[in-house]
Amino acid sequence: MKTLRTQVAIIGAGTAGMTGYRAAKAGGKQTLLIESNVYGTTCARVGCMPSKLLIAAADAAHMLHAASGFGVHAGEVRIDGKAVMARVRSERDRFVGFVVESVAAYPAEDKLHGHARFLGPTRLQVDDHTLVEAERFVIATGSTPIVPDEWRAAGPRVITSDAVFDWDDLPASVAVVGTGVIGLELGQALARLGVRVTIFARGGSVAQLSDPEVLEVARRAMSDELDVRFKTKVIKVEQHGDGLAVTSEDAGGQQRTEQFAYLLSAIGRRPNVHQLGLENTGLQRDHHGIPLYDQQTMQCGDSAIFIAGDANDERPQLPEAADHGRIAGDNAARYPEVKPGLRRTPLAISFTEPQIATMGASYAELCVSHPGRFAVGKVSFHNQGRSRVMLQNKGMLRVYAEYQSGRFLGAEMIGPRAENIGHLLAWAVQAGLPVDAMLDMPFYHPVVEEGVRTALRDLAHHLKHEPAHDCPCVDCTPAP
Ligand SMILES: Cc1cc2nc3c(=O)[nH]c(=O)nc-3n(C[C@H](O)[C@H](O)[C@H](O)COP(=O)(O)OP(=O)(O)OC[C@H]3O[C@@H](n4cnc5c(N)ncnc54)[C@H](O)[C@@H]3O)c2cc1C
Ligand SMILES: NC(=O)c1ccc[n+]([C@@H]2O[C@H](COP(=O)([O-])OP(=O)(O)OC[C@H]3O[C@@H](n4cnc5c(N)ncnc54)[C@H](O)[C@@H]3O)[C@@H](O)[C@H]2O)c1
Repeated sequence: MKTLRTQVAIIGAGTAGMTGYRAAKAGGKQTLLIESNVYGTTCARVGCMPSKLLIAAADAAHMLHAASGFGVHAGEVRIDGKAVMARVRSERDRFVGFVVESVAAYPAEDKLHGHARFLGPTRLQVDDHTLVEAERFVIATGSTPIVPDEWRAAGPRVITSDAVFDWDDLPASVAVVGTGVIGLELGQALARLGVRVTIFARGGSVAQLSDPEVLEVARRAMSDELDVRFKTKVIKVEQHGDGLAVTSEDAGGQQRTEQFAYLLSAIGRRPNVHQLGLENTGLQRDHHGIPLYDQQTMQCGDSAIFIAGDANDERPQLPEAADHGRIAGDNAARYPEVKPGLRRTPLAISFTEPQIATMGASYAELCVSHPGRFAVGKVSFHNQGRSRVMLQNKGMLRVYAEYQSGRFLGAEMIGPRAENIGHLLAWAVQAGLPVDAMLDMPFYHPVVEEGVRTALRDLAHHLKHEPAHDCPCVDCTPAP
């Protein structure tokens, strides 16, 4: 086995690892980037980009159906599954190609291929070929989709989102388990592309929402279009001919067995921290096995080990992976003189239709941090002018602000243009704007943002009428 010595070792060449590598190099340190799989990142290869490509095809199909609502009739709609998947894969490969080119430009001596595992706090073993001795480390190992063993036992038709982007045709049917972001984005896209889709939710959650009123509207919006079975557990998955027999049980104990070509497990992703030898580092870890770390510096305890991206499970999204990686790489180079990096206001967008966006503090978080001390304003998009014009008048926005200071704290929404409204409101939170100042901003006509103004006016009204109670929070019904 050969031994390599370096100042900084980065484990994982995804988004977090690549930004970490560049930051550590910019800090003047000799840096080694270790990757066990192919280059290209989860985001480009099997994440953000191919999923949005599939959704774009689904939107095109949906527009043809929706057009009849305007009196415009498209004739018979034909979906060519092979052509849909060919475009998804070829455009995806283009995005992956750009990432692979970036990595190819890194000096050969900065890259090592193989699975890294800590043997001690300053030592890694990579496969069975190399020992790496380093002064500082960045763990940027990403996450893996969860598939329960009892489902996996039913064979290769039980899949995760990774497999969807390798299809060369659309299947006849898919059972999707999970109403998180992945289950809803992919489930809706496949349904719009003519696949028979049933989405099973063991509870009542919808993507990242926590506000009970928005959740209720979201459940209705999803159920209006899709076969979503809330409060229905998948209790058995068995091989059946070429496909699967899926048995589910609803809240009333009613069982049902149905056949599907595939079962897509979308029940969450687990951070890749379990085959890393972390027990040999002396780091303190939480009950999920993730090292305790500082969210401003990404430093694990006071060690020379930093953790970034999906691996720390804080906000498993692409922009966060990039920010974490930059902070971790920069601080690995500076160690022991670490400094807080730029953390931004939380913003999460689900590319369902209607889109779902949450920004700033969530309703559930405010019930803990501001019990009885925050006001809520809202707007339904049902009668919102521009939304009705576009036939996209479904959804609700709820906005939150602090009594006394009037500071805008956050919002949750499902509705039209949520990806844009999400940015607008996240910027307002990060700028620390009070609601009055937001209402002084320009609003054009007729725009969906006028709905935001209605919600803010409602919020401003409630801010003036703080209830005369000290606690507990009267508006804090727990999210289901
Ligand atoms: C279907 C899907 C859709 C998504 N859509 C969006 C979206 O629209 N917007 C958004 O913001 N986010 C989205 N995400 C989330 C986003 O893709 C991830 O948050 C982000 O890619 C995580 O980056 P990362 O660098 O932490 O991990 P990764 O890119 O997964 O990189 C981790 C790397 O570490 C390597 N590795 C692991 N263990 C080891 C080891 N021991 N030794 C060496 N190498 C190792 C892995 O092979 C991998 O290459 C989506 C995710 C999925 C799955
Ligand atoms: N647009 C985006 O930004 C985007 C898109 C896709 C993924 N992502 C990221 O990927 C992460 C993972 O997505 P995800 O959808 O897999 O996870 P998730 O955590 O968002 O949702 C998992 C869902 O599965 C349910 N669930 C958990 N265990 C279950 C079980 N045993 N049986 C049935 N249901 C179960 C949960 O209640 C939840 O509804 C997200 O947190 C997100 O950050 C982001």
